[in-house]
Amino acid sequence: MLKQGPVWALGTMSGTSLDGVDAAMLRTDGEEILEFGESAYLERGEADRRRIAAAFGRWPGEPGVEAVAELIETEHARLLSRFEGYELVGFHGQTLAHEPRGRGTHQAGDGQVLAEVLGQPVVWDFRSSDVELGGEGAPLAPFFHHACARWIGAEGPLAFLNLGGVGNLTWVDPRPGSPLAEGAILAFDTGPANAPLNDLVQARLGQGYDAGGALAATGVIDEEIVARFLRHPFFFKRPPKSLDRNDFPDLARWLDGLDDGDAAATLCAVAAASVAVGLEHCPEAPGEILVTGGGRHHPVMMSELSRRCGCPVRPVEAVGLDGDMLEAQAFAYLAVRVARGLPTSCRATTGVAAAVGGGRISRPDGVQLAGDRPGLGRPVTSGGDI
Ligand SMILES: Nc1ncnc2c1ncn2[C@@H]1O[C@H](COP(=O)(O)OP(=O)(O)OP(=O)(O)O)[C@@H](O)[C@H]1O
Ligand SMILES: CC(=O)N[C@H]1[C@@H]2OC[C@@H](O2)[C@@H](O)[C@@H]1O[C@H](C)C(=O)O
Repeated sequence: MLKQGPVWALGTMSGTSLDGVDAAMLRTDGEEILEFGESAYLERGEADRRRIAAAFGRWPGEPGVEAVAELIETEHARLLSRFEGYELVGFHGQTLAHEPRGRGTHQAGDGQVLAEVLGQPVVWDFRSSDVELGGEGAPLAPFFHHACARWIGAEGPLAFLNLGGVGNLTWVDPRPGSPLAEGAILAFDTGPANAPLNDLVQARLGQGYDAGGALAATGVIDEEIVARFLRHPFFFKRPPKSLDRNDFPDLARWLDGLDDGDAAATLCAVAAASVAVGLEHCPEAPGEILVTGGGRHHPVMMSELSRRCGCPVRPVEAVGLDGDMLEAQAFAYLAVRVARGLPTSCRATTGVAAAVGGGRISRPDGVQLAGDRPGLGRPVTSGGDI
């Protein structure tokens, strides 16, 4: 059993932009944030990024997937071995495919393997049960964002915007008497963020991303393309809604006629405009948007957000949070919630029919099946029984 009261949990995230793995410690009782702890980052080499990217869209059992899962487990084992003093791990894994209305959701990496390597219980596969119950399976950080809003002492509604490969926004109302449920929280993926920009600079310049916004800063936005993009049915859909990394395959083609700078600037505007139209879904205008994820380092994306959103836009560092680690911290928080049997999503965050706690829990003493990888396919314990 996980002991009562606050515990230190270690959360991880390996995001869609494939740059590397984040890990961060958090002390929480599953409700409040008590303390932020150490964090670390493992940068991924180019060859490994390509191996993972080649498996995007694939499902367990399909070619290359097993090798990617092993790579993810190895990276996480290396990174997490540097930490001590935690009692539980929240392991997100690497999303390879996400079709909540179709085949489900697939995060590569087996939590049982990590539990055995680290000698601590591991909560993982956070998204599947939400999808099985009719939810989008994403985003899952919103309950943590609500806790962050309480932690910073926010007095009115505000939004957290994560600009990773894909953008996702959480609107929260942390005022006392505003319970963590519909009316106090709304979350949805906003649209593409860094992923198409990374793909563009990779294809045209052979670089991983537009560092410091240097390329986009030289360009002029093609507003016609932005307006055309916003006619995509996704933007007319009311939340909840989630996206896969490559859900807008036509966008890259539309940029063919633009020079490199103009194409990059246009993609920043596309990301920002997607957020601005998304704000229309919020129950009340947020007092400000706090930005997390790598996109907050991109000056053009940030200035386009400020220009289009009609409220202050600041990186989360402005309120004392760590934008590089917020997602890893979120999975530490969610792991404790899963272990305590608390929900990790609700109708207003993923559209799931009822508040549910996703996630499987693997213990270090888990039964091992015969086979070349331990833990595969074995039964795992669920909520509260560690
Ligand atoms: N200094 C910078 N200048 C410009 N862009 C940057 C900078 N640092 C990071 N980025 C962008 O942020 C991306 C990484 O963002 P982040 O780590 O939030 O993504 P992720 O967690 O992998 O994605 P997701 O949240 O979608 O799973 C990089 O690929 C790059 O596009
Ligand atoms: C399926 C999946 O892995 N989705 C990620 C991805 O990256 C950003 C966005 O798309 C968000 O929906 C989610 O991650 C964050 C951490 C979440 O679940 O809140």
